[in-house]
Amino acid sequence: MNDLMVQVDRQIHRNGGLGIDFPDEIEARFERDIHAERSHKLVCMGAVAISIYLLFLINDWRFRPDHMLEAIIIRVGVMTPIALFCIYLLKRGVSPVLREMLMTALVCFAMIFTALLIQLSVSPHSFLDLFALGLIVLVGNVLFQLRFWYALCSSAFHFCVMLYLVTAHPAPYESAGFMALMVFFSITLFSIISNLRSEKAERLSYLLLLREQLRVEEFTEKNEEFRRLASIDPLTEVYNRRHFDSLVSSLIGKQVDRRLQYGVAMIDVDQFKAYNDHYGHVKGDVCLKRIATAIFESVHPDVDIVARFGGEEFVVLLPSCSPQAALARAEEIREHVSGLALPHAGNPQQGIVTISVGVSAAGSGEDYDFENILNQADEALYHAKARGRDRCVLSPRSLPETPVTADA
Ligand SMILES: Nc1nc2c(ncn2[C@@H]2O[C@H](COP(=O)(O)OP(=O)(O)OP(=O)(O)O)[C@@H](O)[C@H]2O)c(=O)[nH]1
Repeated sequence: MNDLMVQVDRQIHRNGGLGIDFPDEIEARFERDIHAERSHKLVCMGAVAISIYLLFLINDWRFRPDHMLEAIIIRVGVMTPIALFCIYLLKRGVSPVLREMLMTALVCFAMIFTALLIQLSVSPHSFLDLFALGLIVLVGNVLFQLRFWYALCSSAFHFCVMLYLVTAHPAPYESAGFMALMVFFSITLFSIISNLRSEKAERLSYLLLLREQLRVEEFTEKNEEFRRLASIDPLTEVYNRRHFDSLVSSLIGKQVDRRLQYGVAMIDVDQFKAYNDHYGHVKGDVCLKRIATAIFESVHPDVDIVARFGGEEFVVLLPSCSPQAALARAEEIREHVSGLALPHAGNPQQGIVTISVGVSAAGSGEDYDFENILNQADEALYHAKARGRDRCVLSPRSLPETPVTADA
């Protein structure tokens, strides 16, 4: 289990605290993952809130006819542009902190300007609007779902404004101010509790989702590793024969240009039994590893396919290779292995480890049969051995006219 997974698990099972603070790494990931969607939601909710705020012009007309012009100026001329500017910034993209600050500022402005309207009015009905101020708190805490600390701070601010209005504005009935304050306080408290619960729920569901994602990632990585291990030969770390067969069949199956030719080089280490007998199996393994590396270094790894065919035999598939080009490439491989100059006391002729290579090539067009090409390469390998080893031989059936040999 990686570090992040441990942290996520710990966070899911932790008790105590408000449950809305994540360790830095998870918080950064959380914000990165939810930011776009949250900004979009805030844009939509901001549009809804400002529409309702404008709708309250009807209320102003009914309850505060004495200051209708000011109401229009404040609602249409001041608050609407502020809200639209916030929405514009959110749409353009701002940091998570600025996103929350903008929306918090928006509800605080709404509170200030509404309080100003109530203050300006001398209409006796205007006092009733104090009962409606709780709506602004609901917008911030419930509709916008401001992050808890922002919601708490803006609620405290709203409460102070309310307190001021109740004391500064003459109540038309005895104790009406106290009642307005009680209602406002209850709305604030309930909405802040609801705000906290929904942020907790949002964060918990994010953690559960993240845990699933991390598990899937881990599983996919392991799966990839198993697939890789199943496709390579553990000793030489080139592909094993089974994977070579499946690569060849998918490659040839996908072949678009039927005129392309494939070269095949069958490689066999010379006198390897004698090597094992002389140096032992462990050194024999090391030698095979060095040879496999040398072969791999001699090919173009992005197109050619190298595999251990079995025992001390390797095969290289050389796509887009004419017979002559395949022979030349095989010769490069052979020279690279000889160039290692690995001592081989059981090979008295050369005194070093050498390889013999059988080469064949054919187009994938008419009567194409890969098995056939392999057999031709195998036959050519047999000829290379028969002619004294440490050489490359091109199958005579790849070039019908003459068998070609690249001797050491
Ligand atoms: N150390 C080691 N030896 C292996 C491995 N696989 C096959 N061999 C040995 O490779 C040798 C192959 O010997 P032969 O098939 O007789 O061929 P050779 O001695 O190389 O002779 P030529 O091919 O005719 O040059 C055998 O002794 C096998 O035991 C392996 O994974 N590790």
